[in-house]
Amino acid sequence: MDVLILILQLLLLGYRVISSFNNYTFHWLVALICETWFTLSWIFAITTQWNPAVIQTYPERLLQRVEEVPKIDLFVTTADAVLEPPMMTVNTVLSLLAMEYPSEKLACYVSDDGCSPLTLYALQEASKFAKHWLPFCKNFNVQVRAPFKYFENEAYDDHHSTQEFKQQWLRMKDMYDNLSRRIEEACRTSIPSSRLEAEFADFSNTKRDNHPAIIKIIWENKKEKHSEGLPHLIYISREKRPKHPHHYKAGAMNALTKVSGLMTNAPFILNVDCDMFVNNPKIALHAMSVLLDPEKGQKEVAFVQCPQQFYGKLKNDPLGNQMVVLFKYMASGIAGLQGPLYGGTNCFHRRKVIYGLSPYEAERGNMPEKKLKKEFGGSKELVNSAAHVLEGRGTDSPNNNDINISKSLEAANQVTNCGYEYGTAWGVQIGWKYGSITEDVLTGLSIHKMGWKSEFCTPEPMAFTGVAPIGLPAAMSQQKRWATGMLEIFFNKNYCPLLCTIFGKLHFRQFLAYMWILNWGFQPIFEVSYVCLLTFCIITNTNFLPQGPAILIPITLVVIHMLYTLSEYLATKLSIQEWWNNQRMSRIYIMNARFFGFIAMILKLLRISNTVFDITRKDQNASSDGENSSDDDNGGTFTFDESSVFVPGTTILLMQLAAMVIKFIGLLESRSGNNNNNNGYGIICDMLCSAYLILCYLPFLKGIFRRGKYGIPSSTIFRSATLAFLFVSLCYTKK
Ligand SMILES: O=c1ccn([C@@H]2O[C@H](COP(=O)(O)OP(=O)(O)O[C@H]3O[C@H](CO)[C@@H](O)[C@H](O)[C@H]3O)[C@@H](O)[C@H]2O)c(=O)[nH]1
Ligand SMILES: [Mn+2]
Repeated sequence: MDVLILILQLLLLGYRVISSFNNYTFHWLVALICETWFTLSWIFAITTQWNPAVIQTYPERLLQRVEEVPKIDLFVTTADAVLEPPMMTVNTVLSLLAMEYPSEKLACYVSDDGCSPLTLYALQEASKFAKHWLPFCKNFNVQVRAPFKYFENEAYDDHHSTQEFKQQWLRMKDMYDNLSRRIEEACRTSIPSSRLEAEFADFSNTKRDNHPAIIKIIWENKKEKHSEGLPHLIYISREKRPKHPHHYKAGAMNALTKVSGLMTNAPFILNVDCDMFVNNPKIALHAMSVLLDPEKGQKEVAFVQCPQQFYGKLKNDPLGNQMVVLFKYMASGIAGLQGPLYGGTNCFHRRKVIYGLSPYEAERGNMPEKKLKKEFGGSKELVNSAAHVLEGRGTDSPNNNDINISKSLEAANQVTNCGYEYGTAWGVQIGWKYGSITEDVLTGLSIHKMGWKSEFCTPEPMAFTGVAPIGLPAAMSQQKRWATGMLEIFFNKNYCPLLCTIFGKLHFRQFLAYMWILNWGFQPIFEVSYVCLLTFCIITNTNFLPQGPAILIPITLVVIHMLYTLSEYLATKLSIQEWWNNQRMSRIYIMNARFFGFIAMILKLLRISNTVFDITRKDQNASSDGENSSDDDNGGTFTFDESSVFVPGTTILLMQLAAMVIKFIGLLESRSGNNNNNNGYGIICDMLCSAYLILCYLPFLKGIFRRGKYGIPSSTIFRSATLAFLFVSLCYTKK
């Protein structure tokens, strides 16, 4: 059916081109340009879906095959103790520490871009709790090892449970409640004063964006204490100064890479955002069975990406950000090409790839120290540890053992200085790449460009789960960031996907897949233009849709397209309501958030303002009872704020309403004898399109009449009304 849709699109384009020879108008041309882009977008989407692939992993076999599993460094990023509550980070960290993997092989590094003593305090408290939590999880084979989720779902008095389990359960629950109470109390008031002077002195006189590097070893798993079995836990807040760009998350990831390189230098890295947690404790083993596969994995696969799935799903996905269908079709489609895009979280990387090694060079023997220094910067210790990785001297080799956590503290401080990376290859050839606020897609692209593949790992139960934004403003700001980030990649001189295909080793169809996602940034211009064109035609009594029998082309196209997308939802066992919600939200995101993302990019290109990574607000509580929220009027979800991001949507809605009114008045007048040269079908189709838009923007329509957070602020309404009025007047001058 996808090809049928493509054929119809091509037919429509053909019709436009041919008919423009004798009937050329400006709006015909606009329609042609927009529809050409829609056709291209469709090609990007369907070619990506054609060869879906799923891999099966068998961790038990891995354990038979290898004598010893490799070390993994675990990275967690957090950036704001208010938007990202420390309790959430604590749960992420606990779920990582408790993974089903030898603890002496794991080390967890937490980057705090918020430079908050609360985060450090929370982690310190969590590490004490972890000493009890880890044995509990391992003894009783607990599945969900993020305690908040475990205690929410798991009853202790299951009839299978033994007396010992019940006792332990109650004890753990009590300890966890105690932990969260202490941390939440600290967040509300302050850290207990007895602790403040001693351990937290480093935080005095610091500001979020102006402070020296603060690195704390919260827990070191010394060999002699081995029996405690708690992986290393390190807190890092890299240095920040107002005049130094810190490159947002990419900068944080590189700080983690450098510090972990000094301390444990594991050959593999798992990175997780603070809003995700491990849901399948065996996931590291699953990922390793792909990465250590001697046939393909070791030679070709750079990273293993697990899907981003969410818990506390709002019923019928009113905000259209669960991306279930998208993951099912697009992600498994890309998995059949060069491999999934890097999604920024839930991903296992090879350190040597992060250090710039291509699949054609298994190792880079005897690199001159001078060259390494130029790339990795002035720290001798870091250069040594990088040489280990690049020269393929396994990191468990004797030389690597003199790496000692506490001894590396000084070097760690040096490499997290904000000037350290100047003139080096960090962010350019090595590490997480700078230049886009969607550093994830950019970094993944740079890896695919070298010729590496990636794999998608989807074990049962799902590997990770986390929170999706609650509330429209948060979802909008996320979508806006993504759109801008995608455009930044397109305009990046090293990593524009087209150049990566021509000059690099990015496969052609993988290039199309990248174009599909980069299109998030371009699509808004075409959709907004198309909507303006539609409104213009209704008001001025002209048409942009084909006349006569050719009108059947767009009608069939729309109907088949709707049926096609609907069938995908039904095949995924989702409801029609969910399908509609997602359709509607795509329109809203594209014309509002992504449109603003596009504008942010233009401002950047014009050097008027730079792009900013706005952190998404995370609401743990709101989402966990999401299942019960009423969806009849989406009252709980469609919240608005003062942001201008709601102006385009409100304007478009008002434009449609105005167009409808004008049309009806026009129809009445024509009945009473005035001339009207429009053909009947044309009117109906135009009006149907307009009605479809009004339906999409129904939440906005309700918002206009509501007050408080469920209402659109009057300043937004005023600005939109002015814009809509200007547009309508403009139409009249052209009439
Ligand atoms: O200056 C910053 C900004 C953000 N973060 C961290 O980046 C992560 C992602 O931020 P979030 O606000 O949750 O953004 P999302 O839109 O949910 O993130 C998606 O999109 C990002 C790119 O825009 C990717 O990096 C993420 O992995 C992906 O989940 C969080 O752990 C933040 O703490 C930092 O460490 N430093
Ligand atoms: Mn997130």
